[in-house]
Amino acid sequence: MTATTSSAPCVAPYRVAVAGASGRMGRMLIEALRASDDCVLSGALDIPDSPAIGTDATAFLGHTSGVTITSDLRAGLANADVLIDFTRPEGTLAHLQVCAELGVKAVIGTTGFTPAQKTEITALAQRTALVMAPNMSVGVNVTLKLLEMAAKALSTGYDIEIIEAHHRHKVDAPSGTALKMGEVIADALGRDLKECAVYGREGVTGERDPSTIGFATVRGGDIVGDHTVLFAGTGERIEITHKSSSRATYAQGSLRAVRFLHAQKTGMFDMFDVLGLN
Ligand SMILES: NC(=O)C1=CN([C@@H]2O[C@H](COP(=O)(O)OP(=O)(O)OC[C@H]3O[C@@H](n4cnc5c(N)ncnc54)[C@H](OP(=O)(O)O)[C@@H]3O)[C@@H](O)[C@H]2O)C=CC1
Ligand SMILES: O=C(O)C1=N[C@H](C(=O)O)C[C@H](O)C1
Repeated sequence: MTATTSSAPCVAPYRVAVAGASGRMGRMLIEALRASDDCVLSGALDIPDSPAIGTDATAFLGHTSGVTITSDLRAGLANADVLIDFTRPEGTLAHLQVCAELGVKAVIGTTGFTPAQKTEITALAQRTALVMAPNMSVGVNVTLKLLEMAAKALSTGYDIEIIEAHHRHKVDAPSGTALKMGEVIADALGRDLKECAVYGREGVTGERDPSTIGFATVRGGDIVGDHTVLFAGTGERIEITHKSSSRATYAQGSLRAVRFLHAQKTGMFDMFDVLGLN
């Protein structure tokens, strides 16, 4: 992605604010920051009616950080170089508006954005530097590269289906990662995912159209995040699977994105940029 390089990059320790501080990813990020040598928690945000407002951000770890969880965006971002945001699309958009005003960079892990919301985020990247990816894990991003190669090599004679499974609390479907996998495969095949995606099947569907990419979603229990892409041919099938067993992998990827951002002033980046996979 194109970007400008800052004339005065921040220096470690990088000061990081966390949005959705009491959420599953928020807590994982706060734990990772506490263990980090070069990143430090500088602010913690949550929604106004969250029971966590006014409490210490590391209380859940039995520790006092001196950072109080607030719903005041300007107060929460005041001392931050970078915001890490794993919340909901409408929350992320509101946070990014203030980041752009204050010159705070952001790592965006939230999924479920509409195309219009993505356009809004791209426009905000002209005012500050952003890393956005539906999956921050190294493994998933390497898997995306494998899928690109597999799709090109299996472009005819193989039906492509993407199956994902997540915990019972997940609110968006298919997962952002599954959609990204679909985009990568569609691009590799010269197809438009908007035209060829099939989201679930029911009733008399007719025979499978070979140009489609199918999606299937499973929700249950505490599954952290499983993704399988099936290339089903005649007489054989290939399955490429990634399974997350801990959210720590998303948190560590997010801290790599924070370090990457220190040299950027504006621009829109993804985990391929962060990991040098482009
Ligand atoms: N890119 C990646 O690698 C990953 C992405 N994700 C994505 O991150 C997001 C969060 O996931 P997860 O941590 O499991 O979710 P949680 O529901 O556990 O946490 C979300 C947090 O955001 C808060 N929140 C809810 N609505 C808003 C809002 N409108 N504005 C600001 N904050 C809000 C919640 O507050 P409250 O609890 O009070 O409602 C909570 O603190 C999802 O979109 C998920 O798909 C998840 C894992 C990895
Ligand atoms: O909500 C989750 O938990 C996850 N969401 C991301 C997605 O939608 O792809 C990433 C990961 O799979 C976990």
